[in-house]
Amino acid sequence: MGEVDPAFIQALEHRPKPHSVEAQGIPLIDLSPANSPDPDPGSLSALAAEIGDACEKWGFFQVINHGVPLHVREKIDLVSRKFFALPKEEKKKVSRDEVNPSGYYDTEHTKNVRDWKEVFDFTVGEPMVMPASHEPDDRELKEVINQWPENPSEMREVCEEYGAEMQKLGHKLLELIALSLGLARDRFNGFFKDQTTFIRLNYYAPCPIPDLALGVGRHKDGGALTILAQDDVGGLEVKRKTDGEWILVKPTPDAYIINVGDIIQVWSNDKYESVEHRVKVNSERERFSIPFFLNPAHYTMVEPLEELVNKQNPANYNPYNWGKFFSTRKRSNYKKLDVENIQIHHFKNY
Ligand SMILES: O=C(O)CCC(=O)C(=O)O
Ligand SMILES: [Fe+2]
Repeated sequence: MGEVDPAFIQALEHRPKPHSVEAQGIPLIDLSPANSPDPDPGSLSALAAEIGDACEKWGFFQVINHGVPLHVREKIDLVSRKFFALPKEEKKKVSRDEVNPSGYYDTEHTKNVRDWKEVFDFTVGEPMVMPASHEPDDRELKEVINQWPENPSEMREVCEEYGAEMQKLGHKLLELIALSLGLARDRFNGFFKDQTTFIRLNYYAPCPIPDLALGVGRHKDGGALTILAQDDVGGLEVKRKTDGEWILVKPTPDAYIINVGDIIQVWSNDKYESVEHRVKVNSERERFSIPFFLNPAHYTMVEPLEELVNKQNPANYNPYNWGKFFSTRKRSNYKKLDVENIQIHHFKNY
């Protein structure tokens, strides 16, 4: 098996099972009614209800007929394969660091255990503005500029084109989620004017110890909403709400996997929950995935929406600043901190 850094080894209770349970029931939703420029209100509200049901029961669903051209996805998939095939020294020329969170990185930790993966991060709105540090009293901001490698030379153009498509799909989904919560269709739009959205190219190399390590350890996505493209290898597992069983999300050609992030959980006052997920690796095949993390402006104070709370159903959370939450999460990627990473339950008011 050779020498493997012990930092990759998961605690006994978090190790993957060799045979995952295949997803029965993660809803597959046809988005066609939302694609027309003048959608029929009846079919739109039926679609919103279907999405609301998936958000409540699973926190995860897949979409087809989403309107993202296949060639845009194929191009970014190819560019990602080309980039990660480069020698490490080449990739490290665009390394991410504590000052610039955009670029290449190969030592991410989730819950203090190292992930078996390499990543390349880029922001969608540029420059992205976020706090300069996680320190609560430090008001300084920084502008994040993307780093693009010389090779593949088309990487910037291809990634930006994909980002624009994700942006359209993300806002379509936010509108449907707003409708499903009985809110105005554009209720969430204002939060994303100066968004901190970013895209990650994930590369999971074949792993000699797939039963001891994970591509990404169990976690919840901290932002509003995630749109994930996965290839045909499979490995993403979702913790089923009904019984806590880890369920494999079966790859579906040209579908995107959508999951509710922590912010929607708070906005909806726990009606929709951000669900834990993780990534298994295998010893034979490399795997690629591309999550788009739709995040609001750094100055957003995240709290349950006033329309969704009342005397009978009071707010479950105290407001928190998204920028500081985001910076704290980013920081823990670099240091193996001995304390638990920041979580929304730290802001629960009971
Ligand atoms: O690779 C995947 O399937 C999921 C990755 C993921 O959950 C993440 O990057 O947050
Ligand atoms: Fe995730």
